[in-house]
Amino acid sequence: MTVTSDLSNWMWAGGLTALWLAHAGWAFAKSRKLARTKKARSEELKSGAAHTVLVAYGSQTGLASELAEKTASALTDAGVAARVIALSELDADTLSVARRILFIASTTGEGDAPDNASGFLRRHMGQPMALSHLSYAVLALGDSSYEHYCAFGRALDHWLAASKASPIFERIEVDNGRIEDIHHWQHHLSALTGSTTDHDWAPPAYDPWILAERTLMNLGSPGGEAWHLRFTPKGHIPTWQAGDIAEMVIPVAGDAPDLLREYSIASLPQDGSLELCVRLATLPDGGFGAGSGWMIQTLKMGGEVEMRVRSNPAFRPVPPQSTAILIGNGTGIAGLRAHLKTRTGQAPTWLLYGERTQAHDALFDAELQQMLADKHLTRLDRAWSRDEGDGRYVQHLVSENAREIVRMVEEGATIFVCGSLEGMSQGVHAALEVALGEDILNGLTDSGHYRRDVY
Ligand SMILES: Cc1cc2nc3c(=O)[nH]c(=O)nc-3n(C[C@H](O)[C@H](O)[C@H](O)COP(=O)(O)O)c2cc1C
Repeated sequence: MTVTSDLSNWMWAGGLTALWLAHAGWAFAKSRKLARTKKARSEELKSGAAHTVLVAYGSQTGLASELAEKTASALTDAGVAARVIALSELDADTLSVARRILFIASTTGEGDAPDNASGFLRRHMGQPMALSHLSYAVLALGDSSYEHYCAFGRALDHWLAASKASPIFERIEVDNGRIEDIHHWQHHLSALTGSTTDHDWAPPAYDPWILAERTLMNLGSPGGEAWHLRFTPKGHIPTWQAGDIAEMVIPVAGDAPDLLREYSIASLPQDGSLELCVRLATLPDGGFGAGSGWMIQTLKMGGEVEMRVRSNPAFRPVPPQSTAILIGNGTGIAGLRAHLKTRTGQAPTWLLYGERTQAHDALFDAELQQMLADKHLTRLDRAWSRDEGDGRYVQHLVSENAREIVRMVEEGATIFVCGSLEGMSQGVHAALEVALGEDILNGLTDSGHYRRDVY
């Protein structure tokens, strides 16, 4: 090695060290500032908790947080001071002084707590606490078609009872958003406040949308058909954010009630239309899934659907100037595409995506290439599970790139995961846990740096 190259290597290393030190200093200052903000908020929460009814929610896809807001409004309207908090904010100090807490908690995964409640479960629910000063009620959200119905809400209720807290009324369970169950809760709230005002908690009206475009995206794929659908509003286009959900009314023949189906939205309001990516579900008897079959096989082009947009706070975008790692598979590209559309800065944006074959399943490939060219997407890695010579899933990409993911997380990146629960999100979670360690991944979940929209 020559002296010059030796010197330049040293200068390079010195520059890197300086850069690293500057970054470490910045990260340290940022984490101190965050810790201070968190502490101030926790103290403020604690000081008000004795006189305020806390409405604490654990929500994965937004319904529990929506009901928490409505609950707090109903209380406030009746003259009762109320405050909405996420379960991730409810700490031991606040629990030690709070007099009344209304818990609204959904269940996700396979009987799991929502991401913004998993820290609460881990930190507090391992054993009973001394909560005899606390009165509480639980609204548990779930879907009885799952094996572990309302499992987290039930566990929360049992833990509160074991902690000697007093139930104000018995736990109420909401099966798949059933309005009658929600009215039951509303009725108890009215009894609690003595209010006779009848708030209308029926879901907001559904708006009419027109099917403007329907394109098969994966002709020749060994997997099920994946369709790109574009709907235009009949009236004004509503506002929504990346990560939000479209709730569609699926008409059912005869007297049976209509079905509701939820889909991740693949576009932004500025696109002028609401876009979805839907896999045509085939049933063992050769029929099609109720929602996808109706939308893809029955609905005519130009036909009308009833939809509403539901906010999904757990899957909100981060500002375009902060780093995002987007991970997903299949039609999970929908939610990720809406996020990609927000990435208008030059901050690192990395998409790791898995599908079956490169030839037939490279969904939105032209768009992704354009985003790469525009540097709105800075890195793209894809795994093709059915391609000879590949055979990898997206979780393998996570494992292979563990070191780079750790580096980006240390610099404050947020990880977004969208797609199927079984296989993909569980596999990705396991790979992230190996890469980052369980504690760091839990910390990312708590701080909102690990956001998921899986189904
Ligand atoms: C991926 C996924 C997994 C779910 N797992 C369960 C479950 O194990 N048990 C249950 O009762 N409900 C389960 N549900 C249903 C939700 O609890 C229900 O839709 C609830 O209304 C969602 O509330 P949230 O939007 O506040 O998260 C699951 C829903 C999804 C999307």
